[in-house]
Amino acid sequence: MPTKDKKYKRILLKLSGEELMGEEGFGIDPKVLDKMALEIGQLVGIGVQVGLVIGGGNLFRGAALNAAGLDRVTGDHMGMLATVMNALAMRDALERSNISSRVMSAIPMSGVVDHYDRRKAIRFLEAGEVVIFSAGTGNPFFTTDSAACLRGIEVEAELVLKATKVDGVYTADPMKDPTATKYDELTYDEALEKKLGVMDLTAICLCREHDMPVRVFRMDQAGALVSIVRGGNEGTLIQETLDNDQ
Ligand SMILES: Nc1ncnc2c1ncn2[C@@H]1O[C@H](COP(=O)(O)OP(=O)(O)O)[C@@H](O)[C@H]1O
Ligand SMILES: O=c1ccn([C@@H]2O[C@H](COP(=O)(O)OP(=O)(O)O)[C@@H](O)[C@H]2O)c(=O)[nH]1
Repeated sequence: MPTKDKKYKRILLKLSGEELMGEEGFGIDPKVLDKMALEIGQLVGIGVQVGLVIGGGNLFRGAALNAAGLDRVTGDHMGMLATVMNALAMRDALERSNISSRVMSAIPMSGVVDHYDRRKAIRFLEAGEVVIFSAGTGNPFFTTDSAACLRGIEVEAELVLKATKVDGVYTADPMKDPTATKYDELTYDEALEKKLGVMDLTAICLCREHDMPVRVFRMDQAGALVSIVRGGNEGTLIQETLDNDQ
């Protein structure tokens, strides 16, 4: 497999559940899945090992269910199960594109998907299979952003890529504040101090602790993923020190 043409050999890509909805208000749009499978396939094609975490926000979120009257832990369990459904749909799309993939779940689900096992996950990645880590961390009160950072650190990915609706981290939520400006790069401390809402703070703390860089970018720009693994600077990079400080 070619290795010279890329900066990263192993990445952890986090897709928000809402991305899978496409134009719909709920559920999964197979056209979006196929598009994502194509982008992921391009990475695999240049020899990048890809771990994937998909959110569940297109189906259920614990906090929203709680606000509607359900018990919070029950709601979080439903949210985690939603991520397994999204993972199954993504595996299906990857397989239709002839990309080998595995789904692992933090919650044992014998006969449906493999139980998460770090050593096995690394072996699958090394064999060029896309590994989809589902059911978040397996614990309530966490998010799939934290799950993505956790799995990224565990499997020794070199970068966590957070694909989202906005094209990076801004001084304020750009959906609400039109005067917000985008950062090209940011330290973990700045993201935490300024409480920049694009990623949950638990996830950023974890990355700071383990020096795991995170790049936030917009997925619907064709070719963005390949560009990033080749060293492109799409979106915003969050890391320990700013490159221009060094
Ligand atoms: N400082 C910020 N910079 C960029 N986006 C922000 C910021 N604060 C809040 N956001 C919001 O965070 C959202 C991205 O979060 P994401 O995790 O993808 O969505 P979700 O919360 O649906 O999972 C963006 O749609 C954006 O509106
Ligand atoms: O480790 C985890 C990960 C997720 N969740 C639940 O699963 C839902 C879906 O995940 P998330 O909101 O992160 O999805 P996204 O916003 O990325 O689509 C969350 O709201 C939580 O209720 C959880 O309880 N523990």
